[in-house]
Amino acid sequence: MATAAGTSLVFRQLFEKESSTYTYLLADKDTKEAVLIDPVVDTAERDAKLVSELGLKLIYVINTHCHADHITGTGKLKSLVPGCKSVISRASTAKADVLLEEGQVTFGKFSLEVRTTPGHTNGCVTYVLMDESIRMAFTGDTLLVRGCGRTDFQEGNPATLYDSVWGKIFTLPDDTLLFPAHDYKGQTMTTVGEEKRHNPRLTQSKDKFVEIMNTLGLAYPKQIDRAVPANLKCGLQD
Ligand SMILES: N[C@@H](CCC(=O)N[C@@H](CSS)C(=O)NCC(=O)O)C(=O)O
Ligand SMILES: [Fe+2]
Repeated sequence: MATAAGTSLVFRQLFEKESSTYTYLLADKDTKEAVLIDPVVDTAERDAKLVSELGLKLIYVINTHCHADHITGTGKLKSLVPGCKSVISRASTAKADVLLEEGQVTFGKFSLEVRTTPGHTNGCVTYVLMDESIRMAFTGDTLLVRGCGRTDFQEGNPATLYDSVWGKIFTLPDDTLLFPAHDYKGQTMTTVGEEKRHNPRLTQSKDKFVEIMNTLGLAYPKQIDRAVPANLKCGLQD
């Protein structure tokens, strides 16, 4: 989907293959104002080039949370595209130009509603775009396609994550398109209705969900020791 039918929304889903991260470019075709969600340092130049080729004006570089598996492209994009501002939640404890609580991030005639969705980390948020012809949400690592973010490091808490998903994401209309920060199986997107029916973790009771999450036994992300400290300051390393 390059452009949402019936609106002036420009939309691109971009992929960084080492960390299997999705970066999203959204823009208003009329005003040219654009935002990037969850850019990766390794693909920041690609993203800046696309913004330029499309004739867009990047105003915000936004993170869904302080990532543990890759270094964010926020700092690099700020130097590649002077004037754009970094954005993250205040609860992430990361530095940025704009620190969000609840509220909105506006580009052109579009707004992303900020919904706090802690559980994978304390500072995780989901960005919801409610346009007249399309509903979409960017869930970061809170909700993945048929999965969810792990809860065994940073300030992870499975019961909190369960409440965030059921209270802040599954309360959106069933046809809301959901876009995660990662996928490890080649899946690109899902919907609220699909995940309410088929997510193997979130369709369980809260107690069962907590048990599943506490026994996942995943290996720690390879880059965690350098990624988290760097991402607390826009991905800039010492
Ligand atoms: N192997 C990767 C890390 C994979 C991983 O842990 N992914 C996270 C999201 S990035 S913090 C996750 O929450 N996964 C949930 C799951 O069920 O897989 C690496 O070494 O970087
Ligand atoms: Fe994460």
